Amino acid sequence: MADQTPPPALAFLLSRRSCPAKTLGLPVPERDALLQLLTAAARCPDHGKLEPWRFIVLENKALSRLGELTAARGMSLGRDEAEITKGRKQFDDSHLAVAVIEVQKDSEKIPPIEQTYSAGGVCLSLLNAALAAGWGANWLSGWPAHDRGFVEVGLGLNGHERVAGFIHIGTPSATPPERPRPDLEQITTWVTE
Ligand SMILES: Cc1cc2nc3c(=O)[nH]c(=O)nc-3n(C[C@H](O)[C@H](O)[C@H](O)COP(=O)(O)O)c2cc1C
Repeated sequence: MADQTPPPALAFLLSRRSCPAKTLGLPVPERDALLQLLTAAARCPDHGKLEPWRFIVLENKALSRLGELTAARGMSLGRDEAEITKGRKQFDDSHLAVAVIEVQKDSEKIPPIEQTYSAGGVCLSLLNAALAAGWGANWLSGWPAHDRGFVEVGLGLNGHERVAGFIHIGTPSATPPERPRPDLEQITTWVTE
């Protein structure tokens, strides 16, 4: 029988898993190491080479500021205490996060949805690059990611930009639990003719 052992890159993809953000602590990657992860993330399928994304690296003080802003925005929006606490927790707990920003570009050829897909691809590539490098990482959004007041004041986004994801990166304090994975029989159709 042929050797079924997957090559290392495929073995990684077959076993990769996120680490809950609350388990991510210090150390976090230094700038050079993070730049390499961002380089890997930006090597992403992108129809028309529009580069419809950019990165905002959030270090400690910025994360604290965003935690405070989440509380202020939550209160002005009339959100309850539990929602505010949950919304700010990702910033309060984190030591390093990258906001992946979808930047919609004008194009006659490439539909906006394809630019959105590409931004999602960048998020997964960054997550996987961090995991492959031995860090723990988690892709989060939460209500602040979708609140225009928060993203415009807190991250300086323009009208044609939105948050595709906050990728938190750090050293995991615990092995992440496995979670059920899709049943391939249920989601795969083989078309033979
Ligand atoms: C766009 C997007 C946003 C997410 N936002 C959150 C979130 O705000 N809170 C949360 O607990 N999980 C969120 N998740 C799920 C986490 O990333 C979760 O840890 C992940 O699905 C685990 O998958 P993995 O182990 O295959 O990497 C989000 C996932 C995606 C794709």
